[in-house]
Amino acid sequence: MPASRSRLSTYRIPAFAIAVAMLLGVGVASVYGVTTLRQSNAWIEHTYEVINRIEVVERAIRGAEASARAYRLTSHPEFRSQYLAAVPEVERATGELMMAIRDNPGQDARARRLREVARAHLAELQRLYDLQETQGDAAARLGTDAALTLRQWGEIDATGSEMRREEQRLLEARKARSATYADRLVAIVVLGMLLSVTLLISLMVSVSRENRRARALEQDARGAAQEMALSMAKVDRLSHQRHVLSRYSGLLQSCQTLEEIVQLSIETIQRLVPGASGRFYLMRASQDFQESVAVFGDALISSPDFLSANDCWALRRGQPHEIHGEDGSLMACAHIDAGKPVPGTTALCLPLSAQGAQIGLLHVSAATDALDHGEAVDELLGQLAEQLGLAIANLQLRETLRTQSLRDPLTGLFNRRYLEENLARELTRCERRGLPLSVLMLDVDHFKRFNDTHGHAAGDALLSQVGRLLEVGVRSEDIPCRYGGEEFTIVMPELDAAGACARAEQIRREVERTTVQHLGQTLGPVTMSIGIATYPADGDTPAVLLQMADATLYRAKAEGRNRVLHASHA
Ligand SMILES: Nc1nc2c(ncn2[C@@H]2O[C@H](COP(=O)(O)OP(=O)(O)OP(=O)(O)O)[C@@H](O)[C@H]2O)c(=O)[nH]1
Repeated sequence: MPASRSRLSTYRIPAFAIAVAMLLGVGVASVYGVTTLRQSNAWIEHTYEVINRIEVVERAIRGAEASARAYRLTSHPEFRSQYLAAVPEVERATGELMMAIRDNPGQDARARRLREVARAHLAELQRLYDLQETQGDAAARLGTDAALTLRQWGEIDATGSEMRREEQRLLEARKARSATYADRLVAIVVLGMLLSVTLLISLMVSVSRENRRARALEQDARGAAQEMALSMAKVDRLSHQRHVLSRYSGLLQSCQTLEEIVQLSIETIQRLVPGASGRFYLMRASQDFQESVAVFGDALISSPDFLSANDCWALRRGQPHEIHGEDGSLMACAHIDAGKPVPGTTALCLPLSAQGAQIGLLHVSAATDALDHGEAVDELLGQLAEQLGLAIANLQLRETLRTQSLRDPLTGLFNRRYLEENLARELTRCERRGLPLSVLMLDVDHFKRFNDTHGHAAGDALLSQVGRLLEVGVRSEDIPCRYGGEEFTIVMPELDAAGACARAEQIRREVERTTVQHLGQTLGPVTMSIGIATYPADGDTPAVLLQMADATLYRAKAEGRNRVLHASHA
């Protein structure tokens, strides 16, 4: 394409110059032809004029002859006057004829001969006139030399005819030349016009083609620029989305709670998909259904608080499931509204999993345009769901480990470390609010004997049973712990000595009634001794309170076991 364009461009200016030159040539040729034609016509007119003048000369000679003869015959003075007037007319007509043909030597010679013959004839007429004037009419008639007159007339006729023939020949030749000039002129004008018009039309066609091509190229260039701008915008959008996701990954590492994780995920989803709404579901411990833990956005498509794996294609298949409004309801999940999504909206379910185990579901719905905003949005949401699943799994693992580090594995109660951390905090809180706090130390009586009698495993079963009993026997704000061995502690915030004693007595009685099932045998019951110390009367630090409660426990043991004693009571 560029090669043919440049070739045309190269020839266009010379072709235009040729067309203009041809038009100029046609103009010049026309002017020249018209001038030549005019000259030729002038010569033709000249020839007619010469012929006319020959006839004028002949008429003048005949006029003089006729008037002279009439005068000789009639002697009428009128004929005499006519004769006298006709004589100089012959000389004048002959002179004008000679002027007219002076450029043609042949005709000039003939005219001179005509003039001589005419003069000679006039001299003869003058001789007869003079004779008539001097000697009378009869003498003049007798003096007429008929032979001479006939000869002179013959010569005049012959010369005149010769001159007319010559002029006729010249006339024919000039007419022929004039016709040739006219034909050539027409040929030059027609040919020149045809060629130059053809060239100009070719040039116009070529220029208009060039213009069309230029317009098409311009349109292509505009299209390419638009495409470039669009792809730049897409790249910008993609890079922004990648940035949002990478920021999400970074912040996710620092999230400490599920609430933080969910909040961060909601913000990120709404940045990636403007106007998105949806829900976060987590698998319940029972593993049989998903429970909604957070909702975000103005729901385009609602989804229930609980759903089973069968309600969702994504959960069933273990991979993302996207439904466009245009897809119809065939592939729509059972947990979303019937008849949704409608055209123009899209629903996306993303399973949350970690190490191959399903831990939840992310359900997002949005306008289809927003989800198609950059072709990688659903892919980015998929990556977000992967990271979200891992983060939740990590959090759950951390929580399990933390719980394990704070709980005693045998009884399920808090351990001594947890007790020490929380007793100080609860004490400070009660101190600040001017409320009491009681600490109970509990110990199974003669546990060594039980161990020795039934075996260590049976002892473990008993401790586990006592742990469960303590767990259900206290308020939710109390902190039951295994202090070590067969010894337990319960921190009871906001409970005074009397309240603590009543609660301890309840526990003691409960233990007393408790038996243990072990290897098909019913063991027990056992008894328990309990020592109590209460803030502020028995101490104002965790260590003192624990020490006081422990000392009171030993006092209870010493006093016979299976009893409750308070440090402040004697
Ligand atoms: N089975 C079992 N036994 C434990 C555990 N921790 C401590 N023991 C035993 O508990 C017994 C505690 O005995 P002692 O401290 O002498 O007290 P006791 O036999 O309960 O007697 P009194 O407290 O005076 O009534 C020891 O035999 C320990 O081995 C445990 O986790 N499991």
